[in-house]
Amino acid sequence: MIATSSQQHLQIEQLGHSGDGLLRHEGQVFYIPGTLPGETVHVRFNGSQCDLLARESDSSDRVTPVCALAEPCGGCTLQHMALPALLDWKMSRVRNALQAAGYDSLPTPTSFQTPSHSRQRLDAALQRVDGGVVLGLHQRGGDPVDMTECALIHPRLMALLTPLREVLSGLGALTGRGGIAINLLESGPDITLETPSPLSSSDRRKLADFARAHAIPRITWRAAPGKEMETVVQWGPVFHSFAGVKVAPPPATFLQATREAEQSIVDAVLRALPSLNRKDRLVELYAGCGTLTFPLAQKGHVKAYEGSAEAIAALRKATHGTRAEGDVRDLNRQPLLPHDLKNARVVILDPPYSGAGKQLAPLARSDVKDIVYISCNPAALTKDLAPLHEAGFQLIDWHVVDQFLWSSDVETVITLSRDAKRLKKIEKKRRG
Ligand SMILES: C[S@@+](CC[C@H](N)C(=O)[O-])C[C@H]1O[C@@H](n2cnc3c(N)ncnc32)[C@H](O)[C@@H]1O
Repeated sequence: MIATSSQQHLQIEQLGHSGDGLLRHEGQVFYIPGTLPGETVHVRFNGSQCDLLARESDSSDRVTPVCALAEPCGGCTLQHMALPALLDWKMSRVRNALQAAGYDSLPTPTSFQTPSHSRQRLDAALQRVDGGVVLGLHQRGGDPVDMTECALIHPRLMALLTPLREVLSGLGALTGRGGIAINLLESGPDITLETPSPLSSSDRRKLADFARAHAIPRITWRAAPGKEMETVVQWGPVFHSFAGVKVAPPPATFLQATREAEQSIVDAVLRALPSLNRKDRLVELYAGCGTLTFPLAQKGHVKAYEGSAEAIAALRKATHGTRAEGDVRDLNRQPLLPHDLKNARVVILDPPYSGAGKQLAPLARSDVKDIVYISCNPAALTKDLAPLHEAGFQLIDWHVVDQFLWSSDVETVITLSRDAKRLKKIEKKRRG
């Protein structure tokens, strides 16, 4: 324990995993939000706490945040960092994760950073307050901050926020805290609303009028995430295309954060495939409603597995005339076993934040030679790739996608192979 109320002038060594500046003092590690590596800070230690009194120097990577809400709003923790430096840091996070899994010598990665004002998914909190409704993201450990401006979300979503607050403040069902998820689909914004009380018939009428007035084809209600969905209004078709295939996504379904990043991920996944014959079988795990499935189906026969019955129903409905099929399967409870993967030419997996869990061991034990792994969490990446490294998979390529701009999150597409012929060819090409 550090002496009560001691004050020090110290240097930030690096960024921690969540993007806060890290400093060490008397053998302990402390995190100081809003600071960057190399900056000198004047801090006060109070037991296990370390408070920033002043920043005494600025890193050359420091920039003025583009949004006035950058500090209070919990959406962007790194707007004070220049975008090229932010991308470099994210790449170093992935590099460390790969090295921790055993991949010491790595090829040079490729990367993509999404533009601002492009987020196609918004998950926000609602809070009834005197005279209206706050709609925004939670500040760290606190109340939601009203999203009166935002440099992340798509202008079509931004334009909706003021009229949304107006209609929401007239809803009797929004008595305290609630939530809202908006997916910007090709057919228009798709809204899922959560309120503490069920909607009255007057609430429904107001939402129906709002939907028509703002070209919103569907509004859905649920009591809380994971609870049953109820369509409040649907006056037009709901659709979104993946590789030209029209899918009708279920409410609040998973979408990649931005359309531009989605394309970069798709391109990297297609580049990562080994050479295929038309008859080759591709097994896709954690398929959602088909973001990767339909582009992959242009390369081979895709068998897509996904835990959400609603997502797979949407995917299946759209498969007509494509080489894709879908199955509902909880891959943690009932992972695909080595014999299920016998004829898979390549496995493509895009697991949730926690990683591939129980699916990993049977995949490593199978005869599969080529894997494309899409990760949104460097810690899970290390955990999942370590057994694949041990099972003889070499890392051919990695592509880093910064689709959650100004946050610490990072997406990666990893190409792995233990196909001796393919590896030999790649080695030959590299040597020139
Ligand atoms: C990162 S998303 C990827 C979805 C899709 N590949 C895409 O790009 O849109 C992860 C997906 O895994 C699914 N999922 C989560 N846990 C699962 C499990 N135990 N078994 C099968 N699917 C699961 C989620 O429903 C979600 O669709």
